[in-house]
Amino acid sequence: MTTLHNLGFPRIGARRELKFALEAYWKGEASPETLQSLGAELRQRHWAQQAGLDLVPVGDFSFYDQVLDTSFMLGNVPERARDHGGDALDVYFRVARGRSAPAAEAGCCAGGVAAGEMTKWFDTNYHYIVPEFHSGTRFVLDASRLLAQLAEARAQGVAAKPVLLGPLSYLALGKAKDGSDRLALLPELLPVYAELLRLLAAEGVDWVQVDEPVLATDLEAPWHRGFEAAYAAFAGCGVRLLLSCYFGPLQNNAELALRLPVAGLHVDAVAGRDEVQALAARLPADRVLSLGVISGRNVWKTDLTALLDWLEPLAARLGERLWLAPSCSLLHVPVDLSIEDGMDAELRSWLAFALQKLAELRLLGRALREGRDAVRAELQANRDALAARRASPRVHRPEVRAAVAALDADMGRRRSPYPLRAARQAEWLKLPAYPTTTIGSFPQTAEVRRVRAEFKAGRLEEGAYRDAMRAEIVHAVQVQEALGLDVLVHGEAERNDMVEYFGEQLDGYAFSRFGWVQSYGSRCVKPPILFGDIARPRPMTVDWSAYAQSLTTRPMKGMLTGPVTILNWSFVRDDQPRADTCRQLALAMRAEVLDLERAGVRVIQIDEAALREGLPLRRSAWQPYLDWAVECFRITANGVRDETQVHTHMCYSEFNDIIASIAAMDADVITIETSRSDMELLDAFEHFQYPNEIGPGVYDIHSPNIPAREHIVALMRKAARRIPPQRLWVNPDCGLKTRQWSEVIPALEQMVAAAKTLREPA
Ligand SMILES: Nc1nc2c(c(=O)[nH]1)N[C@@H](CNc1ccc(C(=O)N[C@@H](CCC(=O)N[C@@H](CCC(=O)N[C@@H](CCC(=O)O)C(=O)O)C(=O)O)C(=O)O)cc1)CN2
Ligand code: MET
Ligand SMILES: [Zn+2]
Repeated sequence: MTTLHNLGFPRIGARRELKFALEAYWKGEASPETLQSLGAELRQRHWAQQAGLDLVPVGDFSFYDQVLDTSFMLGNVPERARDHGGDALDVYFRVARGRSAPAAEAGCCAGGVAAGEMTKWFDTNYHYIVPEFHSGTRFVLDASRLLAQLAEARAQGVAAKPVLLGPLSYLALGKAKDGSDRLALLPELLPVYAELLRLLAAEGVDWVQVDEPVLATDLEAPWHRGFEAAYAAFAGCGVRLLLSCYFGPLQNNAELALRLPVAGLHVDAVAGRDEVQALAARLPADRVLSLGVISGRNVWKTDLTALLDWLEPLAARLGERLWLAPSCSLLHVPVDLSIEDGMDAELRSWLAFALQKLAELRLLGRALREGRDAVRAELQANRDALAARRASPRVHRPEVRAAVAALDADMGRRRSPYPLRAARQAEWLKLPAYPTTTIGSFPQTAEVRRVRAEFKAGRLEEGAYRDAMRAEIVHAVQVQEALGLDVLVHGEAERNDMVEYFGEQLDGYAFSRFGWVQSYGSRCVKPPILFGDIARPRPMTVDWSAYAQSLTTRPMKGMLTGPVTILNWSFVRDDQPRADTCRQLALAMRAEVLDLERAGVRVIQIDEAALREGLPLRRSAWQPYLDWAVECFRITANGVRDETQVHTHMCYSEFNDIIASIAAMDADVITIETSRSDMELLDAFEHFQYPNEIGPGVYDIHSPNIPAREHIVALMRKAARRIPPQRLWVNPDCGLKTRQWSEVIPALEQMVAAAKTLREPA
């Protein structure tokens, strides 16, 4: 009989209960007990919602991040966070979020505790706290959290399967701050993992899920040897290990995975469908093969009949050794479709969120155990929904397909090369050396969000909403003029999110009310759902930007999100290649760019925050992706006149490997995140002799600390040794929407003062 299980469940709560509890706790409005009991309540509810599965994950719940939890479990807590008193929860959040210095010490780190670095989890929009290592790192087991949750689950009668992040992925995801080799720590780490596994065995645990998603990435030989050593060391620990890989196929790591002495192997049978037959054929006879057949990365209903056609022979071959699960943890999809009251019934019938995906899994299980007839009606309903989706006129627009087919390379080319454009732009922009600007958003205050919530609930008229947002724009312009910034932004107050905002206005998109997905800590996104051919019925940003420009004689940047970022941060259709979907988005955004230009907005920023982030996990897939991604950006941006200045922004800044593609975008100005790396990230631009203008971020917007003018000056002088100063801009690392005005104003004062210093003759 096929075993059904789940790899992980979203913890934020269907109504974002965890988000609100965390934020109340951080503000001092809720006690630690209140937070803990909400955590217990969510775990209990989520386990109940997974009833009917043969094994249910335990240990996947986290108050902030599962990688950070692993660091605490292994006793790998940064020195700087330890000796400040407070209870365990305080120490935990201190590493997660940092602690700001008292005001008197602002500008340096004394008294404050820097937050752990955050980076994206593989190719998702989830961010984890990077484990910190140095050559002397030692590990000490603290399994208390996991054991407590295990006891909780058992008290509830849950068939618990503890979930761990495996030792190789843990090391690979971390950083050695002293430049030492983190893999050299494996001998230190293994005894601690072995001790943990023995402890779980003593608790009577049978199966343990050990996640090793790095198996979906390119691994050098030493890492392969590390895997061999680790899993050999675990062989006698008394529990059965399910080695779990997801987010992609195993490819050249398949041999390794098949060789390791574990009891079972979970693979991503959505992204890695093609290799499953070969794996099944070569799987040692005593191993379980868990197939992740329901996508944990999108929101579409699974084609259950087609899946059964494929699974039945595998089930006949593998018998009890076949397990079924979602492809990866359900952390990356929203919780419950059934609470979506605003969505039209047709569209809803095409979708499945976490709970609905688990229902699909149970259905597959029944079909395999009892035969398809036992679930005939359900399978028919599933086929009907999919057929309706395929045939729906809402999905197909011939004129959009024709426009994409008619794309030609000229559409992606500026009229003149950069030096000529730069001269034309300088003529009217009349900017000083080291021009200052910001990345786009200003604080999304509770008041701004409240007003939008009122408007969306229908309690506020459109006119009143527009006036309130215009008042925010007036405020943003006044603040920027008073600060003396050179190129202004309107502040993005009217946007709930840089991607969802566009999704709401484009045809071919649907959006949910409660479809929240955790991005980091308590911060969530509600990715819009791209289901059909994309068209732009009307301008989306022109009124706001034109209004903002009318308030000032200084240049105002129009602010758009680029097609690649819109694609990467949406749930997108699975019935055509991503590149084709991206080209449709590019055409829609190009029309917006040209409308902005016609409305007199002559500096236009097109954010591509997720272009670098969206790189495929395997290097061999990079170039094809970069080729169409750059093509799409160029289609969007490059139809403008020479005089119009195009900016782009990217927050992830390791550009060494992809600098040629970045240059090929041909934006006049690119702003990037560099402050935390001390400008070292500019090396790529220097060595490549990047030809256009660059704004290297001069302060970290994730920290509440106010940067000191001298520090900014020093950073920019460093930058000027790498990039000709006449091509440098001065700006923060990223947008300021998560900060408060009381932090933004003094920080920008320092930045503008620094630019003035830089302009003085040396
Ligand atoms: N899509 C996306 N991905 C990204 C980023 C990004 O900006 N967008 N930035 C990077 C870091 N990730 C981030 C992700 C989320 C947030 C963030 O600030 N999220 C907000 C929600 C933003 C939002 O959609 N707000 C809506 C809805 C706000 C809301 O919760 N409203 C309440 C009611 C209003 C109230 O009284 O507060 C409700 O609906 O219940 C709005 O402003 O309209 C949050 O979790 O708090 C920031 C960074 C990488 N990935
Ligand atoms: N223009 C956007 C902002 O300032 C860019 C953000 S990149 C995540 O918020
Ligand atoms: Zn950014």
